[in-house]
Amino acid sequence: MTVKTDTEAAGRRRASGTRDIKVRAEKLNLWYGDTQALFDVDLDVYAREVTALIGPSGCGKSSFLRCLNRMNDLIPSVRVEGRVTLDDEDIYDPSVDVVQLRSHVGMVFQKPNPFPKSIYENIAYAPRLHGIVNGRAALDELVESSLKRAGLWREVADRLDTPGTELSGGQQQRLCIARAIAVNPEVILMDEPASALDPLATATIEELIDELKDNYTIVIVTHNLQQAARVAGYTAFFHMGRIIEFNDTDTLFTNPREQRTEDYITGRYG
Ligand SMILES: Nc1ncnc2c1ncn2[C@@H]1O[C@H](COP(=O)(O)OP(=O)(O)OP(=O)(O)O)[C@@H](O)[C@H]1O
Repeated sequence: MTVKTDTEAAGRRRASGTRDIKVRAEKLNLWYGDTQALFDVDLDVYAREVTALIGPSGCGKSSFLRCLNRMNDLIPSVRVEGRVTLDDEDIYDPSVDVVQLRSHVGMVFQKPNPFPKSIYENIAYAPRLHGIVNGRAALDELVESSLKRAGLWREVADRLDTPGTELSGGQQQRLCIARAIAVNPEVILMDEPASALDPLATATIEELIDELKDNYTIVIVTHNLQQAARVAGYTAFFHMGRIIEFNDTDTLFTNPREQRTEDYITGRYG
């Protein structure tokens, strides 16, 4: 798929104000076999912002996130209806190259999942596969810049040949973020990226997310409401497969429109 440039996208500002919409979901419905998990979900994800998806367990946050780079295609029983656009292009159009799409919309998972290869190879593998760089010097540079952007370079510069799996959990997660960054995505999806980490490693990941938002559009699923409040400019509250409320994070947390949102953020259920 050809992904349009930011300048083109800027021409398509919507009624929501002056924000550019990077990803838009419209009337998205999803079934696992006969069981419907998402119901008419509409969401605008703004460019170069962090959008948090919150809600009680099983409400469909991860299912929704996986629709944004067609990861659900890998689950045979899944059926998706509705539209998801990236810069106004329908990512479910039959002409879309899904591998290409996933290089534009990268993903970081709950459990750090480095390849059982060296730190260097974890970063270099996909850019080499996609032909993003040619030659060892360019690849070295890309590995270094990706690790720098993920805040890991100083910790690993002298041991790029050691296995990624030997790093600490927090370092492994930053390695996975560096790996996602290396193919130059525009959007990064994060599914509870810090939930397996200790508070210090979590704080490092949150600082990193804050830095990354200057260059990337980030959608993050989190159970941690404080984390959503700390990192996200916008938050969507999901309940039973629907978006109940979407707003800027401050408003959603301090002045929710819906009783169900208030009940959730004040800990009455979830
Ligand atoms: N691979 C799958 N096959 C069948 N049903 C699934 C699958 N993945 C999720 N579901 C179901 O879809 C619904 C939404 O699940 P999902 O994981 O998207 O929710 P979630 O809000 O991310 O939950 P959690 O916060 O616990 O991770 C749940 O009822 C779940 O059981």
